[in-house]
Parts: sequence; structure tokens; C-alpha cells
Amino acid sequence: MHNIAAASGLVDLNVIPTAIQGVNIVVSKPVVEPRGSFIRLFCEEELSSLLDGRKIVQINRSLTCKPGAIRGLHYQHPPHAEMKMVRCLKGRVWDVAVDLRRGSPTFLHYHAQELSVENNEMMIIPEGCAHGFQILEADSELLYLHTAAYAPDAEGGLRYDDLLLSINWPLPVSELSSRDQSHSLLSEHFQGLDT
Ligand SMILES: Cc1cn([C@H]2C[C@H](O)[C@@H](COP(=O)(O)OP(=O)(O)O[C@H]3O[C@@H](C)C(=O)[C@@H](O)[C@H]3O)O2)c(=O)[nH]c1=O
Repeated sequence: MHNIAAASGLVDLNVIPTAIQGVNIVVSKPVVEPRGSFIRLFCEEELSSLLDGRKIVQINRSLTCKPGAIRGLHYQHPPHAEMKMVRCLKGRVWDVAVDLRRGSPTFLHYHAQELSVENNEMMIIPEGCAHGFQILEADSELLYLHTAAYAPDAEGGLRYDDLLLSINWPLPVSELSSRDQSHSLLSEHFQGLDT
């Protein structure tokens, strides 16, 4: 773990790299005080080396009701490719990032872990990686920070149960949108995305 906190920061953000280059976990540490607590969720200055000039242009929040429900796996094709930062605001989710980048040493590998209000961890998913999650508790909510606008025509999707990925989901799947049911399976000839 390396600390890239700005000297001026009241509370800092610690960045933990994963085995997939560009997929990073940012851990926020709340300040607990008599009135309650305070926590920094994002800081452009502290995360500047990861942002590398990107700007947050969209912030979204989703609520998913049924434990076991999966959303994803989604990404946007260039020129709408985006970095996403994902954090759980309520409940617990199993969050997954899949490396689809052509030539990446971890091509088709994935990183998965729990995000929760308690662990205060945020996953950074770079361009060329798909993202999806399964909720582990009823009524779980996610907050997304995006570096590109929503571009539904540029969206790509993967099946959560694609055998070429063999993602281990903690719960039986209880719900999946019709769109997520209709993604094509990856071809064994898939060479990856250009980023
Ligand atoms: C993602 C998105 C959806 N919408 C609308 C479209 C639709 O009416 C409704 C639900 O859209 P979706 O079915 O695409 O929502 P959802 O399946 O939750 O899509 C999300 O999945 C996770 C895994 C991600 O990583 C996100 O970036 C996003 O792709 O919200 C927006 O207006 N803006 C957005 O940015």
C-alpha cells in the first residue's frame, strides 16, 4: 500500500494496487468525532497520478433491491471509453473488474472483492476493463464517478457466466436485466479491446 495523500489533506486516501494494472482500490479513513463522522470520498489532487488528466464528468447512484442480483458486466468502447470509480453507499456488494485490453498481461483476468459501507473501499476501473457487481445485502447502493459521458450506443457487455472468465459469484443469481441476459459470450478468438 502506498500513501499518496496531499500534505494539505485532513483525511487521506490510500491506494492499493491489484494484480490488474490500473485497477486500484482506494481506501478512505473516516474521522470519527462526537457529532458522527467525516469521510473524504474523492480528491482530485490526491488521486492525480491515477487520474492522469482525466476529469470526473458524471456521478451516478444505483439502488439494487434483491440479494443475489447482478448488474453487468459493462464497458464503453472508444472514443467513449471511461475510467469508473465505484463505491458502496449502503449494504454490501461483490464488485468485479475484468481486463479486456488487447496485449495486457492480465487479459481476461478479473479482480473481485467486497465493497461495503464498513470497509470504505472504492474500486477504480480503467478504460478497457468491464465492470459488474452482485449485491450481497438487500437494498445495496453504489455510487459511480465517471470520466466520460453515458454513451449507450457505445456500450459493450459480457455475460456474468462466461466460461472464458469463470467469475466466482458468491450468491446464486436472483435477478439480471434482459439486456444483461442478452450479451454475447466471448469468442475464443477475441483478441481484446484497443484502448
Ligand atoms: C448507466 C446509465 C443508465 N441510465 C439509464 C438507462 C436506463 O433507463 C436505466 C438503467 O440503465 P442500465 O440498465 O444500463 O443500468 P445498469 O445495468 O445499472 O448499468 C450500470 O451497470 C454497472 C455494472 C456499471 O458499471 C455502470 O456503469 C452501468 O453500466 O438508467 C442513464 O440515464 N445514465 C447512465 O449513465
